[in-house]
Amino acid sequence: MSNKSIYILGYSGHAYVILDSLAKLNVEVLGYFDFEPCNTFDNFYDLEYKGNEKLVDLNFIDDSSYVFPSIGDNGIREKLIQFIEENELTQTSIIDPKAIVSDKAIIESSVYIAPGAIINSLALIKKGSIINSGATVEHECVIGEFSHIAPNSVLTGNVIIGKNTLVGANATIVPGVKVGNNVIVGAGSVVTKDIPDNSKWVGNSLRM
Ligand SMILES: CC(=O)SCCNC(=O)CCNC(=O)[C@H](O)C(C)(C)COP(=O)(O)OP(=O)(O)OC[C@H]1O[C@@H](n2cnc3c(N)ncnc32)[C@H](O)[C@@H]1OP(=O)(O)O
Repeated sequence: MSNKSIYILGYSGHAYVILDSLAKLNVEVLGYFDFEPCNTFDNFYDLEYKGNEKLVDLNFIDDSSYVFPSIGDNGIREKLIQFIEENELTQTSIIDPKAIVSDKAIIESSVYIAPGAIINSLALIKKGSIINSGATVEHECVIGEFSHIAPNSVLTGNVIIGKNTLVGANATIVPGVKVGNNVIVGAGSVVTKDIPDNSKWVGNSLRM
């Protein structure tokens, strides 16, 4: 991202991690939108409350500022990005300086890539996804829109993840597996077979 200023939508745990990245990137944060202002003692980053984005006039936001969805929940993040698009606000992706991203990877808009994440060659990270701390997305993987690859999970080569899917922390997915839309892969799971849409997969299938 260029050094524009930014507003964030949502101000809780996931936002705090993003705000650390923005500080390292020297991006000025002009304020946050949320249902209501946080308590003073919870305003850890001393941000100005700009209101509930659905209720305030957003005309004061011009092209010189980005608006970023800072919510970990996939469904809510999708709705926020729809809102950003409907209001023709300017999107960006945020890549923490401690992430490693191949020049040959494609990172779409409103994606967050956290510290320690690795995105290797020819990976495609679609709109609104999160690649969280220390996660590895190997060569030629595709991450669907509004999905979340949680901390330390490992997607080996050519894995395909659908839309609105959560790959839990420390999960491993073996090469070439396809995970559907609206799937939850439990933390620590090992996935060796394709997973259909709208399902939950937990644990691993150990056998000799
Ligand atoms: C920075 C961040 O914090 S990013 C956050 C990223 N989030 C994650 O990684 C969380 C991923 N979520 C999980 O792994 C959750 O445990 C879920 C979604 C799989 C839980 O699903 P639920 O349907 O609510 O399952 P529930 O908690 O009722 O457990 C059902 C059973 O599965 C077991 N189970 C739950 N999760 C797991 C898991 N990851 N691995 C193995 N077993 C599990 C439970 O122990 C329980 O077993 P039991 O019936 O023998 O008692």
